[in-house]
Amino acid sequence: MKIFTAAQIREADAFTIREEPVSSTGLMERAAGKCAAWLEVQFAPTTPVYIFCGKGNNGGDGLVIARLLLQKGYPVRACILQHSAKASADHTFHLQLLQQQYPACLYEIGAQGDFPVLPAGAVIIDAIFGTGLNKPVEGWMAGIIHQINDQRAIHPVVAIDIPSGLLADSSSLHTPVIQAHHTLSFECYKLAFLLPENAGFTGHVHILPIGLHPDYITQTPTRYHLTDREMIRTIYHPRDPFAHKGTYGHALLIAGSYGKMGAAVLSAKACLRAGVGLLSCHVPQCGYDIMQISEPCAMCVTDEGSTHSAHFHTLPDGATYKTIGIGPGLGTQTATARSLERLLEHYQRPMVIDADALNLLSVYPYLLSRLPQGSILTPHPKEFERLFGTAANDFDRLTLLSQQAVHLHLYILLKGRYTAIACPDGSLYFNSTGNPGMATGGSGDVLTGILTALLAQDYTPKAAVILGAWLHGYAGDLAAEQLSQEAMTATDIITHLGAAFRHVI
Ligand SMILES: NC(=O)C1=CN([C@@H]2O[C@H](COP(=O)(O)OP(=O)(O)OC[C@H]3O[C@@H](n4cnc5c(N)ncnc54)[C@H](O)[C@@H]3O)[C@@H](O)[C@H]2O)[C@@H](O)CC1
Ligand SMILES: [K+]
Repeated sequence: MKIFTAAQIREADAFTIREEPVSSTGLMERAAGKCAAWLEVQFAPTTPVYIFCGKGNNGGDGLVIARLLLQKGYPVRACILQHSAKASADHTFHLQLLQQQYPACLYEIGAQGDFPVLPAGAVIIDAIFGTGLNKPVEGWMAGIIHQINDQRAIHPVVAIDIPSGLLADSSSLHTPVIQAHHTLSFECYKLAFLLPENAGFTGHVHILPIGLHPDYITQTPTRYHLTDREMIRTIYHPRDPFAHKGTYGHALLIAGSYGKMGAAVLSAKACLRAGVGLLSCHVPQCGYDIMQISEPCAMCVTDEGSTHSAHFHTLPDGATYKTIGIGPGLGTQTATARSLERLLEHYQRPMVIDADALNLLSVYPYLLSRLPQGSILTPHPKEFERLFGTAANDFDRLTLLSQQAVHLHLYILLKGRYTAIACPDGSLYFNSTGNPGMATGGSGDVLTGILTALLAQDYTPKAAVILGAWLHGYAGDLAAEQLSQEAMTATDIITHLGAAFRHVI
């Protein structure tokens, strides 16, 4: 699914109005109609509904919702915030309709003291500002936002299109924003919904299709995308009926150290469950028995080091190993770093770099530019910060992420609720699967195994990283469904990988 900027959404509205054709008031009626239908399912007709409307088109949506709910018998109050002398044309049109049909529902707010006393059980609809917000909200309007937020413990708050105060394409940190329980947004996600700093504002996001013109949606290029099953199905390719184990690549996993062999085992198991042809694991001597006993499907190569690997540079070449996954439980010994440096002198194929291998790169940053082009880095936010520095907010971090991916010709997967995958071509994909149950030890090691397996099977790095992140999250969702987010472990993600694949096929 494409993620459009606020300016593109305005263009999509205008394109639809022109090409469908439909009047702008008609399109507003359609959008608001979807919201009213959603509200009718959620709230009984006896529920008092307080709709706070600004003077732009977001407020216009609110006025239409008011009329539609009044027609269904809901007790509705439409509170119009007089933040500007002028109202938009569509707002004015729908205000006149409401005035003609239900004049008693209208209430004007021109100062903070005008905030109404809400009856028990009332629901608050936020239709103050939408994508037309052009600066942080200030003065008495900010006060109204704070008053609504003060009510959220007792009254459900539903935001129309975007919580008021939230900017769609740039940071709203430290500015007044509505904290909604639900956001009913039109047609597609907005970038702001996908970033952790806004987690407290949107609540549950519901995307309501309003019939924006499909030509605009398909023909307009966007930088940001949200992955969905449809996209994943175009990436996945089924196995060849004449395949043998050589067809799907021989991968090498360099992982594990004394006390951290579990990371290597989890990665190996995930790699095998994700379809690799052959897997060799390079482990220190202390890990030999552990790996051989835990995972009989993997071959094992032991390092000269007893507790840490430091001699893996001598082994791998591109002819033997289709790809390398390196990092889970590896440790950050100087000798390990030296071995990584020497490995990078001759290994040229895209690799997967995670965990301690990332930590080594942050200590020896000159190694970053020596990574094979197209390699995949999988940092969590702290690892990312150690590698590339801090950012003032999540939007700046996203810019930094993308700049580094382009500059270094790498795929950088920044883990989070919506894992962000930055590509060397400048595009950025947010992963849509996964849940907080996956915030548990070993979950990242599983991802490394999956990505390594997909690279070994000749998926391009871009396909591997998008598909791998999606499968990992979806397997996690299935595990949580069966076991709960609390009880699931990284092992359960591996167990559910098979079902995740079956969902794609
Ligand atoms: N254009 C269309 O055809 C459609 C638009 N829709 C709605 O229209 C919204 C966008 O409408 P608009 O572009 O009119 O914008 P908004 O309704 O978001 O707000 C614009 C108004 O707010 C004022 N304003 C902006 N920032 C302010 C600030 N910080 N403090 C005080 N006042 C401020 C502007 O001067 C203007 O009066 C969408 O979010 C969506 O809800 C939907 O009805 C779907 C169809
Ligand atoms: K809003």
